[in-house]
Amino acid sequence: MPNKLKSCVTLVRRYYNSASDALKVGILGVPFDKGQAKKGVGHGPAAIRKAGLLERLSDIEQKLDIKDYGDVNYEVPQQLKDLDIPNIKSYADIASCNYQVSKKVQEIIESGRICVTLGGDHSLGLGTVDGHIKAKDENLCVLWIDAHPDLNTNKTSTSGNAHGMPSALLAKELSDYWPYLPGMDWQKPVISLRNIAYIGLRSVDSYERLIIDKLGINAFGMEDIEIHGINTIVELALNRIDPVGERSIHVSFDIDSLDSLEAPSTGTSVRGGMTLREGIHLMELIYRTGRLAALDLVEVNPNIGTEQDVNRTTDAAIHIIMAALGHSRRGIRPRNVNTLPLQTFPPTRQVI
Ligand SMILES: NC(=[NH2+])NCCC[C@H](N)C(=O)O
Ligand SMILES: [Mn+2]
Ligand SMILES: [Mn+2]
Repeated sequence: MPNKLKSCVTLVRRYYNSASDALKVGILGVPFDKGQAKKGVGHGPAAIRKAGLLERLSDIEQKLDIKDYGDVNYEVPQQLKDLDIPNIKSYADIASCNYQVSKKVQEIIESGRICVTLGGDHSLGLGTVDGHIKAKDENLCVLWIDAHPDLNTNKTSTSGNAHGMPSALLAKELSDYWPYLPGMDWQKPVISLRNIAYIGLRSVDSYERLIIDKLGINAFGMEDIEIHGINTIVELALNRIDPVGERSIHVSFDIDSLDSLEAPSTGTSVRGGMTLREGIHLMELIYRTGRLAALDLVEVNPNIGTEQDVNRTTDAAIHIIMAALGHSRRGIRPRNVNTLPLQTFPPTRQVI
């Protein structure tokens, strides 16, 4: 069945089931900040919740059955303490936290819920994608929405920050470029870069560019969005990573994919990014596939900028999540009513 037809069938099915069958969602917070140097990104989940995420989700027309799994916590096991891997800062924390994230995400997806993970810095993408891979037997594809491809290894990174490395840790094609990583045996780099597409790129390090070009990775930068428009780019990306339209979809959304004006409170913001409109449209398209299984919303840092900046950023994050879960900008008719309400009191306006 062609992609478009499949999506229609899913939507029609969802519509007729809607009374009994709400869309099942699990919310998971990962207050993790050790994949980069700036304090505050660990408060991202609390800030997004405080901005009213659950209330605003309960308001959308797509019926949702939401379960909040709270925040992930972790301990660094004794044998990993004092362990140093060259040029990966806080390695033991990265390995230990992501192990817990992966287990939780796997559990949430296996229970039939769309897993919405609130970050935290983007190093957690290692755990969320790994959990998804395990839940779906590798039959998934990933959209990495970001100003950065996060494709550095510890040999190519100029910062040593693990939030610039998760996609390289996940990629099958790059497994030979990593040293043995103790404490990461749970993680298998099994996803092929063929099944990942990047959208929104505009800050790509030189070795990341080399990998993208050498391996022919699906990397759509701001220039491509400028030329073709976001609608075409999302369709192109999905056709590349999920040509038959049957895979489970993972969206890893770094808030810095949006322009600094839309999402100022983030650690590595780059000007010239996507508008919130483009971000919302992208997520609406993903919702319509009916195959979204996991969404990460990462890198919101409420310690950066003014109160107004923080509010704008958390609000943008909530808009993205709402669009992913079926909120429509078209407006909805009142439920079970097909006519306008009748006048039931005397008109106050005098007709002369
Ligand atoms: N998830 C992010 N915001 N990543 C930014 C990475 C920046 C830079 N490429 C680095 O490796 O350090
Ligand atoms: Mn980024
Ligand atoms: Mn990122």
